Amino acid sequence: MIPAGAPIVTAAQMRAAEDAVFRTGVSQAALMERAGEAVAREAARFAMGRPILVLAGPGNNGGDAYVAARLLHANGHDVALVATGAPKPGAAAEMHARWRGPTSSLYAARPRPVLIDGLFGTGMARPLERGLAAVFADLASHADFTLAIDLPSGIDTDSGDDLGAPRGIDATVALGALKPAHLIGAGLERSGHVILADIGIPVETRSRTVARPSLATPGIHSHKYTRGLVAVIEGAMPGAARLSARAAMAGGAGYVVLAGGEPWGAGPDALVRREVGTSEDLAEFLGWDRIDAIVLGPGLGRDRRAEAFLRTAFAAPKPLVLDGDALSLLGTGAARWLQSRTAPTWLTPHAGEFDRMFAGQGSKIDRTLAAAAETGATILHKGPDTVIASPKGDVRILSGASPWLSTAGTGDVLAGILGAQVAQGGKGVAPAEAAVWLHARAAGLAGAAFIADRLIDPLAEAITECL
Ligand SMILES: NC(=O)C1=CN([C@@H]2O[C@H](COP(=O)(O)OP(=O)(O)OC[C@H]3O[C@@H](n4cnc5c(N)ncnc54)[C@H](OP(=O)(O)O)[C@@H]3O)[C@@H](O)[C@H]2O)[C@H](O)CC1
Ligand SMILES: [K+]
Repeated sequence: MIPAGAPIVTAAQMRAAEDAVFRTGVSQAALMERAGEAVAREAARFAMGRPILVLAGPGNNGGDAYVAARLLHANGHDVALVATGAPKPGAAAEMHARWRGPTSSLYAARPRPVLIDGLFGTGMARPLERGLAAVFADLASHADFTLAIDLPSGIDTDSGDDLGAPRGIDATVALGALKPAHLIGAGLERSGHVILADIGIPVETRSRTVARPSLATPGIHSHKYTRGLVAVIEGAMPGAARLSARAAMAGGAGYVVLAGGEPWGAGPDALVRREVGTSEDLAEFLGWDRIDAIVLGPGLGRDRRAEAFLRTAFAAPKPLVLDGDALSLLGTGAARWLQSRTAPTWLTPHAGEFDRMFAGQGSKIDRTLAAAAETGATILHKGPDTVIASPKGDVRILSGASPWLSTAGTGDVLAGILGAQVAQGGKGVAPAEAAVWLHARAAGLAGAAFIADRLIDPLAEAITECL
């Protein structure tokens, strides 16, 4: 469970936010007390009276652990505390001094039903030493419930890379703001249920988790054209484009046209069809001023006609969603191709398509931001951690969507929903955020073991929840 619409900051941004609070006269110790209090509150909720083992590391993450141990003990919990060694001077040492119980060595610790991980947080700078990682993993494997303070120890804060964190952490209390490690890479899997604790640190960030969109009921003067017309271009595999077209219809568009060589396949009667055999036909059709958004790529194929259709769609001064085969045709030339665009563009690559299109270093967030800046397009980088980035530097992340989305065609559905949101005037990350939320919610409503076609019907309920 990931908090919606929550701020996401890197370790450096968090430190800067903490420093700003210190400049107002709030001490590190006071902040640590608030952090420890938040941890103790959540730990008490989950412990349900069972014996607790607290692990304290050398820094301020350990400092939070000392506070939590003291407060839990003061509230009658059976608390044992073990440490990696003496805490660093300052607030952590002060909090250790306030802990009245024994401090034993971590390496002599015996498992207990509830484990609190206060080893490392945003100061994680290198892989866990093997002995420490082994002891931590053993204690976590024997615990009924493991709670991590701020971050699972052994996960890189900004990239989510695995630095030796054990599996089996049930929940993480994120202090002040979410970090990328709660949402991407190994961190998504190791953090468990993420609880965001407000400890009075205002943060400035353009990165947030995806929130439920606020959608509008059509006005009394609405008609099919005012609610957005989406043109979905069909190619070698017509079923994919039909899925996109149906998703655009169910995703809120007022009018959807499926255009291609043989657009007459199965589908709702309300789906308008337009035969375009050549790129000249397509150019003439895309010149229709009623078209508000174009979706190209699902089932397009990669033959010469597909490339001609891609060039034609590029030349159209209309908002354009590129998915699937269109992304494969762009390949590493995406930035060059996109420079010619005058209207806004959205790309919806999955990890494989993204890696083929963009080199890039760093975290999934960094790489997606770089691709957006390079291409001038908004990038919807799909995965269990879907990262959306705009050329302006806005980031939205949705993690933890239904794993049942890992089936053919769900990307075609997402492209269609995005087309509908774009056709209604969405700019930058907003339509992508709405589309990702609706797509994930439809998957949640569809339950288990669904096929992509089953995502279309629940969209109406998902949209209703946004009104
Ligand atoms: N966000 C907030 O508002 C608050 C956060 N707090 C807590 O503070 C930690 C961050 O504390 P910090 O002291 O900066 O770092 P850590 O406690 O995560 O790490 C401590 C030191 O450990 C060393 N280190 C790093 N990686 C390893 C490793 N793999 N093995 C051994 N040691 C490691 C490193 O020091 P070095 O000098 O050895 O590099 C770290 O500095 C944050 O996560 C919150 O829990 C505040 O308490 C309250 C407000
Ligand atoms: K931790």
